[in-house]
Amino acid sequence: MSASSRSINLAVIPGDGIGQEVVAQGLKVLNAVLPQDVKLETKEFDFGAKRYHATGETLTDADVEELKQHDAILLGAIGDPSVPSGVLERGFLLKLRFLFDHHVNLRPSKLLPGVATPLKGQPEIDFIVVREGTEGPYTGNGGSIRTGTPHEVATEVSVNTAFGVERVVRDAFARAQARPRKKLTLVHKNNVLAYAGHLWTNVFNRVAKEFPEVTTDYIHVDAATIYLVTDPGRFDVIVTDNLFGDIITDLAAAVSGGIGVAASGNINPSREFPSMFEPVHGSAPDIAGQGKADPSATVLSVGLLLRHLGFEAEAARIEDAVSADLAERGETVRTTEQIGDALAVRVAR
Ligand SMILES: NC(=O)C1=CN([C@@H]2O[C@H](COP(=O)(O)OP(=O)(O)OC[C@H]3O[C@@H](n4cnc5c(N)ncnc54)[C@H](O)[C@@H]3O)[C@@H](O)[C@H]2O)C=CC1
Ligand SMILES: CC(C)CC(=O)C(=O)O
Ligand SMILES: [Mg+2]
Repeated sequence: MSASSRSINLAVIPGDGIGQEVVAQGLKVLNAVLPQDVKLETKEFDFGAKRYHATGETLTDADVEELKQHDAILLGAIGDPSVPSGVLERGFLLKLRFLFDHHVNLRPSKLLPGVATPLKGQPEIDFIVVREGTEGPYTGNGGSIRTGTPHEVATEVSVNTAFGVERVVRDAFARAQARPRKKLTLVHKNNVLAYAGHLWTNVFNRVAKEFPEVTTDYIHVDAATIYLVTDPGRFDVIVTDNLFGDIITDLAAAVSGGIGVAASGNINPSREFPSMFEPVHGSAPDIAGQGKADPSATVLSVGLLLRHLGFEAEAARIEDAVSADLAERGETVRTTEQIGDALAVRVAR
């Protein structure tokens, strides 16, 4: 449960595609980093395309009850070309994030020394995105009429509640307050998404009054994509909605070392339900089974998981190991397993 109880009961969901490959390396590093007196119990779950084809199920009530019994969840990725788009993403991944109230989707971006970036020079990049994880346009609030005809009409309504927005905005302010630069940027599109945008802006401005040390600003999401490329150093903490957060964190990954090193946590801050840690990337069918996937994002997600459970020293060892490995690796191409092996050796030192 925590560093003081010295045991971790972990649910492991490798999932689809490269999820299988990167989670194996994440577990290897987890086993290597934990001191001998920490009892690690893992239970693997077969969610994803294989289970869906065998049973037609994505996530049952019984599965949810079983997952609830764990301290945390480690996920690889879900989604496979053999399953219609959205069935697993909605029926498993989003369902679990919503049921376990993972409203803080935490996505750090840090350009580590010696790591290649497509940006000019070696800009300072060290920010976190706090993406709302349970609302926005991802709730499945929509529908289609005259489906499949030339007169089809489809809606996908963005759900934004004052409760949901305030709790994630508060979380982001608290994180900004705890960082040296103490800066929080709201990213939205309040010039056109007026209803949702004004709710976000009003809540943000109201909560800001309680955090006078935090400097704030607002940027429209389209402009934010410019600054993430031209001036990423301007960001410290970003708070944004589910959809914008999904999109800008792939871009943030691309400028700060690549999608193969981007970690995330789906956090339930009240700890009523287990939090889930996973790489930002998906199942990457284009490279699955070839040993090409970089497991660093999953290993760094294991680091976030350990920090969440109170294993701060072990989390720091993982971050240092990935940083040293990336610096040493340079442009050399290594297999998924070779990277996992190297990281396991480093964290055990
Ligand atoms: N959290 C999750 O489980 C997520 C699942 N997905 C699902 O994954 C499937 C594929 O989605 P895509 O849009 O292609 O996104 P993706 O993130 O799987 O792949 C995008 C690109 O990044 C590369 N890439 C991804 N992870 C990498 C790694 N660790 N090392 C090196 N290269 C890596 C891929 O080869 C591909 O070129 C879809 O079914 C999608 O719905 C997508 C994102 C998140
Ligand atoms: C597959 C989506 C449901 C999720 C996604 O792309 C993400 O959380 O980054
Ligand atoms: Mg995404």
